[in-house]
Amino acid sequence: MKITKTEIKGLYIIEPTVYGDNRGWFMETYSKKVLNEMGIEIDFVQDNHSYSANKGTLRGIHFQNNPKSQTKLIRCTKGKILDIAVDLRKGSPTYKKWIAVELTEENKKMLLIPKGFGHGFLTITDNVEVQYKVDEYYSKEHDGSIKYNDPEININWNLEKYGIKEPILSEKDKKAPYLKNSDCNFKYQGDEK
Ligand SMILES: Cc1cn([C@H]2C[C@H](O)[C@@H](COP(=O)(O)OP(=O)(O)O[C@H]3O[C@H](C)C(=O)[C@H](O)[C@H]3O)O2)c(=O)[nH]c1=O
Repeated sequence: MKITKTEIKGLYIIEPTVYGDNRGWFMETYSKKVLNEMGIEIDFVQDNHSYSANKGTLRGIHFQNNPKSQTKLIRCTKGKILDIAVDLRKGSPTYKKWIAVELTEENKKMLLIPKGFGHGFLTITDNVEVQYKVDEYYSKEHDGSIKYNDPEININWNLEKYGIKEPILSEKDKKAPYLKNSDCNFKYQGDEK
């Protein structure tokens, strides 16, 4: 398992070791021990799995407010997505900075996103499945969202590059506020690993 730091502290790209043979392949997709060896202590409590039928589906930008904020370990097990994580912790040296990574069935890459971040993804094929572990249970009361095209965050979703005119959004995401009008309550603590 290869863990690569990104330009945002605490946000990692994880590439599992894939053992191929005449039948196909095997890989470990999560190892508490490997993360602990990196000084990353996480107790995941819930696995999520979503299916998106059409290319151009955009889920996000979502977060769960404190005290129910979630660390997420995300992978795409069918199709391809552009995965986005954005630092929403007021006072962070990387506040509003975002990372975009293509996670695909083929590259088997995963993104480890710490608490205090917004998360979203754009499907760049039809029939996409995304699976992810979280370390805090779902809490509707703490569920928050930010408009995917918030000009203050200015995420490049590469819609033109992927041939997507308009993203497919849920009714909730269509009504999402900009960050400045949202109830996001994350504050940078300065002790993040
Ligand atoms: C997240 C979640 C949702 N739900 C229920 C609530 C709704 O009735 C239904 C769909 O929820 P939602 O529209 O929020 O699903 P997504 O748009 O895929 O949201 C997720 O997408 C982005 C990319 C994320 O990172 C979050 O994990 C999550 O917000 O599932 C649950 O029962 N448990 C859960 O953990």
